[in-house]
Amino acid sequence: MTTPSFVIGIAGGTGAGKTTVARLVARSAGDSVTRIPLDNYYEDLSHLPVAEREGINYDHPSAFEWELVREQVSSLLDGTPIEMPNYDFEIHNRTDETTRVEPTDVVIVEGIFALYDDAIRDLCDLRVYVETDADVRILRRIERDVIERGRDLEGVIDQYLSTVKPMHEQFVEPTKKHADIIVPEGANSVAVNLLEERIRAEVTGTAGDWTRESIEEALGERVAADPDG
Ligand SMILES: Nc1ncnc2c1ncn2[C@@H]1O[C@H](COP(=O)(O)OP(=O)(O)O)[C@@H](O)[C@H]1O
Ligand SMILES: O=c1ccn([C@@H]2O[C@H](COP(=O)(O)O)[C@@H](O)[C@H]2O)c(=O)[nH]1
Repeated sequence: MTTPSFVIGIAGGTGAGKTTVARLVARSAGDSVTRIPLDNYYEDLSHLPVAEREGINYDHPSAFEWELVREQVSSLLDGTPIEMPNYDFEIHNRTDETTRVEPTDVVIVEGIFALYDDAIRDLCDLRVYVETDADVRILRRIERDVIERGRDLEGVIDQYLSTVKPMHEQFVEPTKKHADIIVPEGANSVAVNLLEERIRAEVTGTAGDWTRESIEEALGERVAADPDG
């Protein structure tokens, strides 16, 4: 394993296709990639009854335990395994189990706020924002929440209008400006192939960042010096 790992942050609104993109790009690299879903890092709400947990705003940044996210992603980058929390959407809480995650060459941090926190964003080498129209996202979410997350149609619509939509506009969408790459629609084969290619280059050690020298070599001409460098 190479240390430090190559970290990819994949953000975007609910239903945009973040998990799908992360799973597709991770699939091709097998054991070299670890996926860290930020959903696992919602604050532990065991002290609240289920009825109260249903009323929480899960689309505000304060719903997440950021200290733990920072600590665990940093541990992986230091080469130390972590015990990642598991989350159960049906009961709006963490489960009692954790998953042991070993450090790998590539770490994918994925979630609505993957590009929100300054410290996590700084740890990312590649920042991706998955952008899908709001009407498509809500249709996908209705289907998923009803089939997989034990919700009813009325509840999904109420939650969407009261918190999901306004929080998306206030906190999630503005993080798009931090992205290196914007992926339209979610499972977009061109974008997924490019990300796979980049991961392969990282894992095989053939990736490289542009330097002034390599730009000059590629263009065959002198380029201006970086005022910061
Ligand atoms: N390009 C696409 N076309 C159609 N459906 C898609 C596409 N990308 C993702 N999906 C579907 O959209 C739904 C939500 O995707 P998911 O990855 O869970 O979103 P997110 O993690 O952003 O909430 C899933 O059912 C997934 O299969
Ligand atoms: O207990 C919970 C925790 C989260 N949510 C909703 O999940 C989405 C984020 O997950 P995606 O996979 O990106 O859609 C977020 O919009 C929360 O509203 C929940 O309903 N209950």
